[in-house]
This record gives sequence, C-alpha cells and structure tokens, in this order.
Amino acid sequence: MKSKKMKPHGKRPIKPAKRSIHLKGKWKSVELDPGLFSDEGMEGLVCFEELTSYRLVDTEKAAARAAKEQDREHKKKAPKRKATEEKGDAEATGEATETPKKKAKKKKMKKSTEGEEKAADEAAQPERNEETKSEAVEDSVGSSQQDLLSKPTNKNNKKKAKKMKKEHVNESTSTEEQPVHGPPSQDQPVELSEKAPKSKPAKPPKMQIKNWTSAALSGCEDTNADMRAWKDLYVPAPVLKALSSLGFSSPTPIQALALPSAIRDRMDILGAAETGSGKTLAFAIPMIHNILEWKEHPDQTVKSDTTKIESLYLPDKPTEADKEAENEAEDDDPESAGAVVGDSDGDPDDNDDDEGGADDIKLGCVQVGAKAPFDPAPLEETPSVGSQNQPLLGLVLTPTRELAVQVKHHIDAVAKFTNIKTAIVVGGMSQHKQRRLLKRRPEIIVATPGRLWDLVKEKDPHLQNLRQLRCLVIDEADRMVERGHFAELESILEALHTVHFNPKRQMFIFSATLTLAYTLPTRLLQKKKKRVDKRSKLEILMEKVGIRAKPKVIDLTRKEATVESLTETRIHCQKDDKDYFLYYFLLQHPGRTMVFANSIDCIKRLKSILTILDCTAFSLHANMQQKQRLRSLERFADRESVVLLTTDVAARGLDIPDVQQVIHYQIPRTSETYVHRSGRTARATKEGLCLLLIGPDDVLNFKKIFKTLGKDEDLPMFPIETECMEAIKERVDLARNIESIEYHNCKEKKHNSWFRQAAEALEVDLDEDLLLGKSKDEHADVHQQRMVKGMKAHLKHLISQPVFKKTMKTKYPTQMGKLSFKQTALAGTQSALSKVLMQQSKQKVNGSSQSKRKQRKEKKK
Ligand SMILES: Nc1ncnc2c1ncn2[C@@H]1O[C@H](COP(=O)(O)OP(=O)(O)OP(=O)(O)O)[C@@H](O)[C@H]1O
Repeated sequence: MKSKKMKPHGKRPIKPAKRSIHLKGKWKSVELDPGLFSDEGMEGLVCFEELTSYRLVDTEKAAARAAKEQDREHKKKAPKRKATEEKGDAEATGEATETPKKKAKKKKMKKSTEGEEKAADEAAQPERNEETKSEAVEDSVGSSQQDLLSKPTNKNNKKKAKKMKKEHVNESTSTEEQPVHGPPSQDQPVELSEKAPKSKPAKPPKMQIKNWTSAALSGCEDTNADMRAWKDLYVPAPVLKALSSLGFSSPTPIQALALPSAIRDRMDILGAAETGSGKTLAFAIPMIHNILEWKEHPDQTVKSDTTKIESLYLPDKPTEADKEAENEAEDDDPESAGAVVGDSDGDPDDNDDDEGGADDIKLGCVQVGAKAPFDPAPLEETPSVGSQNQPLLGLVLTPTRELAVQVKHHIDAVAKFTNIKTAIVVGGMSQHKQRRLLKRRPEIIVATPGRLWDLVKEKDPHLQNLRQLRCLVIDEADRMVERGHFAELESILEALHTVHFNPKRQMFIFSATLTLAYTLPTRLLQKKKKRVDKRSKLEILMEKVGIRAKPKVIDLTRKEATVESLTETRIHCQKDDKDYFLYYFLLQHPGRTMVFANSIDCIKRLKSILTILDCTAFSLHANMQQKQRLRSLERFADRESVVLLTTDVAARGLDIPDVQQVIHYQIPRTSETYVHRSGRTARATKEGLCLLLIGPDDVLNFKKIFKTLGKDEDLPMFPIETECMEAIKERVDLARNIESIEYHNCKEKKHNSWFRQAAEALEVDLDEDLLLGKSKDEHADVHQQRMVKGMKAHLKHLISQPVFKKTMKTKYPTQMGKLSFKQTALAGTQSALSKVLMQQSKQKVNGSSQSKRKQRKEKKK
C-alpha cells in the first residue's frame, strides 16, 4: 500500500502532531456582517473569535520535556525520597505540598497527553446562564460554532469560513496562525488536535453579531447602577440584571405604566407612545416575566379543544342566518377577508409603493372560524421545560423584516440572564434554516406574518400547537391591520382565537400612532359622515385583533404625535430642484441622514446620482435582497457621514442610533407615515431635525398631514446660502446627465440581450425593430462613452473645488489692514439643527425688537 511504502522502515508511524496553545492575550470577537448569516451553507456559523496573542506548544514534546524534568528532579531527590518513603508515596512525590489547582492541572495535562479531551472541554463549558445565552443567540442566526467545527468535511463551509476569516479577521501583526475556535475558559492549554475532535468542543460563551442594534444595546456595564426606579414594576430579577448591564437605570414612561398592569394585573395592553420611547421593552419585559413564570409551573397546560372554553370573543356556533349574512357580505365585497393576497412571501413590507396608511384603512375584523386551514395538534401532553414538547410561549408580529430582527435583538438583550430562546421567522431569509431553528423549540418567535403563516400551513411542529401561547404582541399594530397588506395576519389571528384559543393569553398592541385620529377620505366621509376619532380608531383595532373587552389603554402621545425634541423645517421648491437642495443639504450638513421617498424608482435614481456625486449613500427598499437590505442598514449605522435612501420600509420602528436628520424628499401620503419617518431621529430624548422638501405635488399632502396633526403649517424655512447654489446646480446637472445616459444604456442593453437570448432559445430570426437604440451605430456608441468619460472627469474636477468658500465681505479684502471674510458656514462645521435653531432665535430677537420699536412708535404718537 502506498502509505506503507512511504513509511520509513523500522520507524514509528507518523502521528499527527498534537498542539496546544498557551494563552497570552484574550479571545476577542470579530465583527461580522449579519447579512453573511443568511447565506445558504453558512448555517453552521455563529461567530468568529480571534486570538492574536498566544504561543503554540507541542503537547507531546512538552510532555516529554516535563517527564525528563521530573526524572531529573526525581534523581536529585532520590536520597531524600528514600528517607521519606516510609511516610507514604504521596508525600514523597511532593503531591501533598501541591495546591489542589496544581494537582488538577497536572492531572489534566496527563489526560490530555493521553488524548482525552473530554475533561478539558467540560471544564471549558461556560456557566449555565452564559451557555443558555449563547444557545439563545445561536438561534438568531440559526447555527452554532459547534456545528461549524463538527462538520470539518463540508468543503463549502470551510471555503466560506476561510473567505469570511479573510474579510473579517482584523489585520493582525502576528504571523502565527489564528485558529477559528471558541475561547477556552481556563488558563490551561487547550488541545488543538489536527484530527476531528472526538468530543464536543466548548460552546462560545457569547455571540456578538454586530448590527445596527449593537450601539443602542451595547450598555455601559455599570454594575453599580442605581436600579431603584424599577422598583414596584415587577421586573424579574434576571431582567433587572440585564437592564442594569445595559445602563437602563430607569424605566421610560410607557414602561413604567405598562409593566404593573401587564405583569401584576395580567391585562391586555394597548400602548401608544411617541417614537423612540421604549415601547419594545414595554412588551418584552412582561413577556419574559410570563415565560419565566410558566417555566416555574409548566403544568399549566391549556386543555385541548374538546374542553369547553368560556370566552368573550370566541363565537357561539354560527347560526344559519349568520352564515347567510356572511356569504352575502363576501359576495358584496370581493376584497373581503382573505381575498386580497399579499406578495409572494406575503410580507407586508414589500408594498413599498403602496403605503396605504390610515386613509386607506378598510375596516374588517377577524372572521372567526371562517377559513383557517389549521389542523391542530392532538391533545397535548403536559409540556416540560427544555423538552421536545416545549411550546411556543411568546409571539411578536412586526410589519417588516428588519424590525423583526431588531426586536429579537432587544428581547435577547434583556433576556440574556435567562435561558429563554428566541428565533426570527421572516421572509427573504432561508426558510430551511428557520425550520431548523424552530426544531430547537424557542420560547419566543419574532415574525412577519407572511413567513409565519407559510410555516404554520406547512405544519411546522413547533407551530402546530399554539394553544400554550401566552403572549401575543402586535407591534406597529395600526399598520399591521391595514387590509390589503395583511391577509396572513388575519389568518393567524383567526386561528389563535379559535382552534388555538387560550383564555390566559395576553395581548400587547403597540404603536406610536395607535390613537392618531384621522379623517376618512371624502368618499367614505360622505357615507359615514364622521371623522375617525381616537376612540373609534381603538375600537376598530380591538375588534380587528380580537382583544378582550377591557384592556389597559395607555396613551402618552401628544396631539402633534411627533416628538418634542424634533425640529421640523422645510424648503419649498420645484420638483426638479429637489435634487439641488438635497445635495446642498448633504454637503453642507454631513451626518447620519435618512432620506425617505415614496417610490423605489425614486430611491434608485437618487442612489445613482449621489454615488456619481461622490456621496456615501446606501439604499433600502423592498426590491432588494434581504441580505443587501440588512447590509445597507449595518453600513449606515456604522458610519458617521452617510445617507440612507429608503422607502417607507424603514419608516417604522427602526432604532438606528444617532440619526441626526431625516429628509422627506417626497411628502408621505399619510400622517402616520410622516410621524414614523420623522421618528427615526430625535429618539430617546435626543434632538433631531427633519426637513420637508415640498414640491407642487406635495402641497396637498403637506397641508393634510399638518392639519391632522394640528401643527402650524408655518414651519421655519431651512436657511440656504444662495450664493453656493450655482456651483451645486452645475454639479447636480452634470451628475443627472451622466445618470440619465447610463440608465438608458443599461436599460437598452438589458432589453436587447433579453430579446437576443429569447430569439436564440426559440431558434428564430430576431426582428431588429424590436431592439432599442438600433439606430445607434458603433461609432455613436464610442462617441457617447467618450463623452460620459469627459463629463465624469469634469465632475471630478468640480467636486474637488470647495463649494462653501469663505466669501469676501468687502470689495477691498485688505481694507482695515487685514483680510476680512464673511462668516459663511463651511461644510460640516455647523449642524443643520443648530443652524435652524440659531435662525429661529434670531427671528425671535428680531421679532421682539421690531414689536418693541412698534410699541415705542405708538407711544410717541
Ligand atoms: N428604560 C430605558 N432606559 C434607557 N433607554 C431605553 C430604555 N428603554 C428603551 N431604551 C432605548 O430607547 C431606544 C428606543 O426604544 P424603542 O426602539 O423600543 O422605541 P419605540 O418606542 O419602540 O420606537 P418606535 O415607535 O420608533 O418603534 C432604544 O435604543 C432602546 O434601547
């Protein structure tokens, strides 16, 4: 045999070298792009940790060296030993004088040389809480590092892991190899065998996936924080510990009001509070409490559907008359429940261009028992904690995938000292992976309705028995119940209120615009002759989601619905001039800025133009792959002077830290959307600015929104340095021309290539008339390319010139013996907010001095 031939005769067979490492520094986590986790084939990955300071040790050599040394010692001590032999072997070998720690070390060393890794691995296991935490966290990405290590033969994974390592491992000055491995928990050398490990490798104690939530949840690690403000709110101890580690020393008002009613009084909660006011934890903490309580008494099983349930909202058996009435209603309204189906994956956030909003709300409540294709699990056994029977206990439904990801991270952050597992179920990410996650039986699922309903229909085992579900949260509820977007939500609610009914289930309904009263569109107004006020809006919502008769309603919103720390400002301009003002603003006031538009096409165009203009801009809309969407958010949150161009898919709930300004490139169609978009800045008591670019098409929407919100339309005008506008226009015009040429070329190419491929596939001659730009010959093409190149070079030159020059104050620069400049703000030196505030205070001063002058004049008269 080949291997035999190659074996040097008479020598021992070559064994793979065993190596250990001696830690010098600490394992550090490497930040990963969360988008990577949605890659097929990357399921096995949880995190990377790197160790840059260590020493490789050959364990066999080390053991041999240790044995030699011991031998030498032994020989030296031999006479002594002889003398002490009578006192017993233990004492003679000096073991009696060794500390237990040393003993253990020696023992382990011995074991490790024998190749028994089990003990080391067990010793390296983190404490229970840490372990469960990492388990919970694993769920977020669907895999563990352990998986990765236990599949060494998976070439794909290996390749990808290598690639990721290259991309993400910090550049290290060390030339030593950097093992991809969980951190050892003890000081002893941990064996790294080149063979596949026989026993379970240690689990990483902590996974730190960095995304936009990381900054908000990074915490201050102030273990001595005074947490007395949380007293009397019934917060479970492990949650309190987590809040302390996050630096959340006191509850926000919505939390202070919601927690006692939810935890002590077990009430359903309808919570309305302004954007960025901490609503997520107002439902997350009671949910965790509820689950911990269940874990203490897991035998509180809700009996099967054979049990007669007294319920306020479980209907009596429908009578024949009821059925007839229902049929009639369905005949009348083709869009009645369930008739309007969402997009392919049923996710609500895919309706970018059609943000219905309050005006489009069609009323319709859950039709109990009408069409749920549920086949409930047979009579359940009493579920036990951690068993395969672990039921789903908490469900959070959100309108967008990104929000689901964020909510999960917020829940994980406050549940980190519990053993509660969470999982995300959203569209656009691997369904297979999500099914695998559900096999771990997480107690909490955060989901968008479309994907959740798909998995329910596919009879995922974890979703077959929802009778135990103790908490149901509908975040951004007013958006969630808009008919036309949420057929799946209706189906889910219907099932939960019928075959999966649980009388003990608590419901949490939250939104910043839950109670925002609005005016119905004129056609409906004529029919109903009324304005939908706060009360009726809530009633409609309660009816739709099937909430109990007397929930606790907490409304902390102002009439204006936006946050007090938000400064609103506007620019009136022609539609075509918006690009100039947008570019001007971004150049003059760099910072983390979100730009909202009403359509995906508009976002795409702006992205191209701003990129040509050398601005760092990312986009986010429903036509992007989920991986790209998350990456855009991540990158946006990671930089300081950056723009996120987005549709209303990012309007609600996203908590990106330190967004300084929000620009409404187009005015939204509804007041709710305006409030939520604007609420991406000025969060958690911080200041923020929002700028409205109002073109002729926007005036109506602007007036309508400001009327609904009871705001003064007379917003301050955003101050513009008009002398800079010529230079701005020149650049933007050039960029628009380049964009337009490139856009049309690209469109032509795509169109023509499609037709050519189709003709080839059909084996027919292509009709040249079908091609776009057919009149353009090769010469014209080259000419155009040259022209674009020239335009780009010119633009590059323009961009290298300062726009916001210090302009001369006087005709004679050296007048008074020195140069004097007009105080024009240089780009980036003054924030947009401080500029507006300064202008406002100036106007106030001017206004009051004018009125004083007027008064004085009148007095004189
Ligand atoms: N008690 C607290 N103390 C300090 N910060 C908190 C507290 N509770 C929540 N936060 C932080 O406040 C920020 C906003 O919270 P959250 O996202 O829950 O707001 P929200 O009311 O849901 O906003 P929106 O209406 O936009 O969804 C988050 O960064 C969160 O971590």
